[in-house]
Amino acid sequence: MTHSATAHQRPSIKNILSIAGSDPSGGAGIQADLKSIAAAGGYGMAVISALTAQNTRGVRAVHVPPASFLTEQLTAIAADLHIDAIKIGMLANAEVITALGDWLNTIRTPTGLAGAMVPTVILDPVMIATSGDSLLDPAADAALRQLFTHADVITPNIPELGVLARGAVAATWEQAVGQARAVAAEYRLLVLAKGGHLEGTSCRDALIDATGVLTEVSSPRLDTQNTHGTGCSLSAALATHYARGGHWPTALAQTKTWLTEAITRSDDLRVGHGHGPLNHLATLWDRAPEGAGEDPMPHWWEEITPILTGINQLAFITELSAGTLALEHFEDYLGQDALYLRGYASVMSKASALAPDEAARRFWAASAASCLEEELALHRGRLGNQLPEPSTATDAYLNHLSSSAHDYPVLVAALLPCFWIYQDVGRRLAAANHPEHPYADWLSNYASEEFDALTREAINITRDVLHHAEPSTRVSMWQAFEVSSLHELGFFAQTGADTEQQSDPVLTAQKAPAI
Ligand SMILES: Nc1ncnc2c1ncn2[C@@H]1O[C@H](COP(=O)(O)OP(=O)(O)OP(=O)(O)O)[C@@H](O)[C@H]1O
Ligand SMILES: Cc1ncc(COP(=O)(O)O)c(N)n1
Repeated sequence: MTHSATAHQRPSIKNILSIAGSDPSGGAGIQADLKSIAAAGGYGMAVISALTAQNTRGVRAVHVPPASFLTEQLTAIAADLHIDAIKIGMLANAEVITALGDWLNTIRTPTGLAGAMVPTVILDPVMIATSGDSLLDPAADAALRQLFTHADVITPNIPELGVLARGAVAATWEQAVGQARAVAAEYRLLVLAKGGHLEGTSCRDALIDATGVLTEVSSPRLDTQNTHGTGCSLSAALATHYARGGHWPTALAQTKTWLTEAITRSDDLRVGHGHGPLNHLATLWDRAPEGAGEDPMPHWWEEITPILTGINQLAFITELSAGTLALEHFEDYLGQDALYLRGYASVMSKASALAPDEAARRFWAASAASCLEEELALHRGRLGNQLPEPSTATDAYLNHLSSSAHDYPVLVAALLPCFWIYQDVGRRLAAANHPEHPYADWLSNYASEEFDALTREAINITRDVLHHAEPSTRVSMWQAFEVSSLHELGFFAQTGADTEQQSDPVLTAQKAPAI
């Protein structure tokens, strides 16, 4: 089956428009709506009616752009995008409400979008925030009621329902249902009565028309203060599920199950000190394959592929592999390698001193020691203690390592390529090894089980540090890793095997990966 054939068989993704206020803390308003729409499987669009300056503790200020700009946003959307459902949230004042009503008139009547399906409208009559701050001008009451003629469902909370029913705030679920019936009858729409503000061990919600309860859902009342934006999230998810399935009882049940989980999992988040937000995407994240997208190390490796290719194409490597490398070039390399390893061991000692935990301290100290003992022994055996002056390439690489030593995470990342790239190069060289190979002892050195284990540990340490690092540190770590990788290329490329030839090493990979 072709890819396009599969795509045709899937139901199309519904386009859900949220018309609401912005909550910069991300828990309510437009921000909550977009997350809820995404969690419910819809494509979210957002027209902003008002900007609030708020956090989880309360609303500090509200800025309402001119109502004509709301109309601009709405007409821009409608001129291009099909809208399957509309969720309406905070509207701030009567001008905004009137402008929205005028626009809804154009799309909800036959004179509007020719031939297009009329979008379902769910209206959350946002009046007062969880924090107690007013989000609607009290003088807008009449305009809001007028807007109900364009709505299929309204989702008032208990105090809002009381206002709409022109009665007292309901103290029991039965009173709430009674008020919802009256409002549903007056405006000829469905009312979702929500029990969040009542007392009791359960939280009931019901879709109600003039005749009574159409469908009811219930969840245990969760002991949490993370209820900022529950009303916004509920109405946006309900709009999406209804657009997808076209069946109110199912849409409400799906919404309630998700909402309850999102409230339960709100403790996973660390957002603010007041009424925290829901964890809108918790169930989605749960469904991701274990560790998916979490291990950046393969991505780091992928990003240095051009550098690795450059190394593998060097005459030094191909001739070393074939056993045709001139001894003078090999000894040039060994001399610089011996100098490098001394510096490398000393920087690993610094990493040991900086390491925040015992295991990492031991790893870097042991690596520094083995680097000095075993590898220098090999060099001394071949070089007879005759060390050359450091080359520009050796100096440059060691300077980079030393300058990375100010910060443990950056240093760890800078040290890694010498493990990882050597392991990779070593494996290739070892595969070409044979007893008569002129550099057999050298080739076998890097392709040992022990070196593999050290490399794995260096990668694990880097991953762990990266995981706990701030975003800016992650960027610095990647840069240090990439620069060290380039120095590896420069280091391998410095012998006469390459410098006496025409081609420059390929220094290409400069693109930072997403980390
Ligand atoms: N403590 C809770 N435990 C479980 N569900 C809750 C809790 N509080 C609210 N809910 C649910 O959250 C949804 C929103 O209900 P609520 O009555 O609080 O509306 P709201 O006041 O408009 O919301 P908001 O907190 O955004 O102002 C309903 O489904 C309600 O049952
Ligand atoms: C922009 C905006 N819209 C709606 C709400 C209501 O949500 P809550 O009652 O949970 O504070 C809000 N606080 N901010």
